[in-house]
Amino acid sequence: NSWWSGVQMGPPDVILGVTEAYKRDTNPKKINLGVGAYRDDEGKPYVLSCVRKAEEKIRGKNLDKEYAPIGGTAEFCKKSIELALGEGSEVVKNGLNATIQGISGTGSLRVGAAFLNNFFPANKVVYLPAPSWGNHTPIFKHAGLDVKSYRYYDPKTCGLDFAGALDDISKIPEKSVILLHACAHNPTGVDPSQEQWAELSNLIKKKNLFPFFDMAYQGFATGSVDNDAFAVRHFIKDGHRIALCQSYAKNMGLYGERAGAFTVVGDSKDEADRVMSQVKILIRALYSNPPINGARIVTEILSDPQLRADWLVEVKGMADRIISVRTKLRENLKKEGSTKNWEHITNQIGMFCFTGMNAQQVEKLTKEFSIYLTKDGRISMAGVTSKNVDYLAHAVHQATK
Ligand SMILES: Cc1ncc(COP(=O)(O)O)c(CN[C@](O)(C(=O)O)[C@@H](O)C(=O)O)c1O
Repeated sequence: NSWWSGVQMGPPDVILGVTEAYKRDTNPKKINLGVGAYRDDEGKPYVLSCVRKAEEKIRGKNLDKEYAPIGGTAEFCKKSIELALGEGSEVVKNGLNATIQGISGTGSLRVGAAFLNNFFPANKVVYLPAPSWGNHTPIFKHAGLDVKSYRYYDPKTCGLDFAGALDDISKIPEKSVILLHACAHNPTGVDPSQEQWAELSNLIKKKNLFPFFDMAYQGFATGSVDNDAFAVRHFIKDGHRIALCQSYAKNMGLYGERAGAFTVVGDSKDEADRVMSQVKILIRALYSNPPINGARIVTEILSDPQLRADWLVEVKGMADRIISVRTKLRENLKKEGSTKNWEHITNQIGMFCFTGMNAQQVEKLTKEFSIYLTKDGRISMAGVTSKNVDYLAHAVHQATK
């Protein structure tokens, strides 16, 4: 028999597989609310104008195609960590950050997971919020780590189960890893308030847990890159030595360019340098060095004051459109005569709305209305436009009344 006769057919990805099903549907009224990718009010993918301008500038430089350094260019890494921690950050000034360019958010998480698996000195278990991004579990497990969870989402309120989170976190064995979504929690859209983040910081410090931040939506949640970085910056201020993953997929619309970053904050510059040396050894054996194109666009935008200003306006524009369709969806559900409480649609933040619909209701939306979303009832609000929001509200009402 053949080498691979033992290979089973694997299931389609729960998130990216939704888009495949959507593409096969011929219904002109179909709507894709699956993958967390921004669309404009015409439902079209959106390339930021600051990205196009950056590309023009780069083209004019006639740059070569040489390998980037294993950890990406120093400029890209510096601009990325400064975006996260803010200009004039003490961590950056004192050289405490070991920052590398990762292959977008996923690649940064995977490098981080590999580093933890090889070097984390204590309990190699990563505690994820319940629920978390579907890909978090395989990323950490494939890297050899164990994965557990802490209560986070309350299905009764479609909001934060803060008491449950505190209770579970206080029971996590000390010196374990806790994964935190910095902003725009995926899939729930439920974020702690700034006061709740402060309480989480105290508890995590008391329990001596290692905070591993995933910040894939900086600027995309509230529209402000500074507000969205509150949790990360507060934990740093409280003295936590964190790990941080960043992505430019959403906030710069660089999905397919695969630009992101992974940072470990060390206790000293010497520690950061030793960490950096080991992370680079891991990368060299994983993919050797990162893709240069997306990183050049990011560096251009974050280094040119005009392009940076343009970007901040555009990322706020994307966040604002999402916030406006949240309101429209709630209003249309009311107009449809729904008597359910849909407050969470506008209380939640970022790319996703956790509707509270169950698998049967999701099935009905897809089968009868050609509306595509993940089975957990998560909808990517970016797929909602002023043109399809009434059709969506009608369908949701029919499925939930
Ligand atoms: C919390 C979180 N972290 C990291 C990533 C990785 O993103 P990238 O590797 O492209 O930088 C995503 C993207 N998650 C999705 O938006 C989503 O949940 O639909 C989608 O892009 C995905 O890959 O699943 C995310 O939601």
